[in-house]
Amino acid sequence: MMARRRLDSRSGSSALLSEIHTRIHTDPLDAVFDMSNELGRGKFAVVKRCAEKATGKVFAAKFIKKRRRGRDCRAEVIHEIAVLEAAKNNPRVVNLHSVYETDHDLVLMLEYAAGGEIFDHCVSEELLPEGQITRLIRQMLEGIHLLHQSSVVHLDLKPQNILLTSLSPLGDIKIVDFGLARRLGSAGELREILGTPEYVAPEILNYEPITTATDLWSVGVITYMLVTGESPFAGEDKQETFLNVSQVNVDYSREAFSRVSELAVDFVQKLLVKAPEDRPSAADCMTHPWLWLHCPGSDPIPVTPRTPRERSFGGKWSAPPEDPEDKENILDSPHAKRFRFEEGMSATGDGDHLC
Ligand SMILES: Nc1ncnc2c1ncn2[C@@H]1O[C@H](COP(=O)(O)OP(=O)(O)OP(=O)(O)O)[C@@H](O)[C@H]1O
Repeated sequence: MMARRRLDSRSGSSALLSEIHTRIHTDPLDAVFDMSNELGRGKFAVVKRCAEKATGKVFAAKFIKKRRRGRDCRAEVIHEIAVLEAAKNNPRVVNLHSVYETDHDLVLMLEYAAGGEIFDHCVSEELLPEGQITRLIRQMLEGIHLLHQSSVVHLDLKPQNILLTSLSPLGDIKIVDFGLARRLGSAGELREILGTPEYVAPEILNYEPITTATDLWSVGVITYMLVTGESPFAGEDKQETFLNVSQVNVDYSREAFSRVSELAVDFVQKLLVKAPEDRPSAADCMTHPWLWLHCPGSDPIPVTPRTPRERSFGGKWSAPPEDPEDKENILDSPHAKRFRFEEGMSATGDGDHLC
């Protein structure tokens, strides 16, 4: 079982969103919902499956502690709600249905993702077929691209926070856990120490500015895990893990990548680079030929030499540049058309209909 440790959080509350539109209900929960089994838990939250008595609709109830280590953390939960509200039109982000408050918790009634964590597919003896992996990664990139367009960075993307709508057939992804997410751009540079050691990006370890590129590092780690079944930086202990991250010490051997095409190695290598400004953005990633390898009728486009314009935006906490040339390049490529198309479609999860 892989570690789920966290770095000590030194996250300041300066960058937290404080305005929400969702009404906070105070009705006794057991009058409205039938609670059932636990779906998962983190340090300060427990998630339980539940059904609304009046409608029978199933939700995932995330009980988040208002007090942590003797400190009032209500503002942090309000922030998580505000980020979910900001992402409510993002089809790859779990939907927030309603919010309840009890003596000790704020309870987020979330869309239930019945297929569990993609983490289970990273540690299983039987890894997913390459075509399914690329389909899930395209969906992840779509969700991240939309978040980044609204200047939100997730900062805690890991296989435990990417859920599936169904298991058999394999459904679509839903991104969860926006507790560490931040909005870029408003209050100058954001530097925080947070995350889980084996998934954390080098710039976080070095207390350097956070940009949208930090999430793209995580996409590299998650992809590596899905295709190899190994965590790329996990060491014997925390120190070794941090050293592996800061030296970008990754095993790209043919042995590790035996189950997938060589293009997969190229995709991961482009993301797991130390300098955030040298990582591709989510939109750039969507044009990588590996992601379209299993789509019938798709001619993989060559990976062109990278220009500064092709790199991730960020660094100045600003939204992506409104460069008409950029838009043209992103939206008018055959791949981008598919990207747009996919936004409105529900993938079947069937091996024959991966795209
Ligand atoms: N909407 C959902 N549907 C199904 N399961 C869920 C849902 N939301 C969360 N879970 C399960 O509960 C786990 C914990 O949820 P979440 O990551 O939001 O909690 P957390 O306390 O913020 O976690 P951490 O401390 O690791 O950041 C998830 O990894 C997942 O397994």
